Amino acid sequence: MTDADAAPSSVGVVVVAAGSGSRLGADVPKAFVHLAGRPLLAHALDTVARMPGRAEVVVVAPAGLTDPGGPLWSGVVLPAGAVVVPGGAERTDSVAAGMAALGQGCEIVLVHDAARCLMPLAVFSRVVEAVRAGAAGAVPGLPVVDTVKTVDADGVITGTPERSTLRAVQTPQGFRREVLERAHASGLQATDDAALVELCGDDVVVVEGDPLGTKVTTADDLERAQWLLDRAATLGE
Ligand SMILES: Nc1ccn([C@@H]2O[C@H](COP(=O)(O)OP(=O)(O)OP(=O)(O)O)[C@@H](O)[C@H]2O)c(=O)n1
Ligand SMILES: C[C@](O)(CO)[C@H](O)COP(=O)(O)O
Repeated sequence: MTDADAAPSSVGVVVVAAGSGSRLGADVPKAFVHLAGRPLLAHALDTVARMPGRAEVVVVAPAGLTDPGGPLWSGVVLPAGAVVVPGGAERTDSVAAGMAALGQGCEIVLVHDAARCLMPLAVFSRVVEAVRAGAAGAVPGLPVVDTVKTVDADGVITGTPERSTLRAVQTPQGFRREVLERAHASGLQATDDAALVELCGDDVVVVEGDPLGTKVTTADDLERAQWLLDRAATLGE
């Protein structure tokens, strides 16, 4: 029997929702901006609640907005047993706060952006399966369609990475718990958790992502998310 055949390890999900959303520029923190009449966070949690075998959920909210009975939370259905904790100044701080609130029974940790509110359940499953199969970490990713350049401080191009080696990565990002804890103990900051794990020398694999998991960052993204939701409803997805 291999490790992957053993009893499924329990999964904890940290949903980070503590960002201000400065690039969106709404009058409430981004996770509480409405899409189809409900906060982005509500859509993200709907999917998390449908995960088979899920053990625990921690929602990381802006400090001062951690009361699920508060007015901005209207429309959010917390998965059974979920807890809400305050986030930090940077995304990395918010992930660390969420991870600290997970019970010791969680052997696999998924970190998901509330801002990727339409990410399909199948992608969550793919990430969990890759970690259960032995990966230290697994992240969803999509091939890059543009040619990408690196530039110096003056905007002069310094290189053109081979496009076939590039992936645009999304969330949920999943890790063996000890791997993610070690990465965060480094005290480094990064725009995603995989980067911290990579810096610690652990291998992270990329599994197939989904265009529906696009991140709501700007007002245009919010319009695109509405369009994607409408199209999914039309197609009966
Ligand atoms: N201090 C922070 C910063 C970000 N996030 C979360 O991390 C995810 C991805 O971050 P991003 O899209 O950059 O959100 P914001 O930081 O809110 O956006 P901006 O950079 O435009 O202010 C979001 O779900 C956001 O709520 C968080 O929990 N805590
Ligand atoms: C974690 C992430 O969504 C993966 O693509 C992304 O790195 C978040 O970046 P942001 O600058 O905090 O939006």
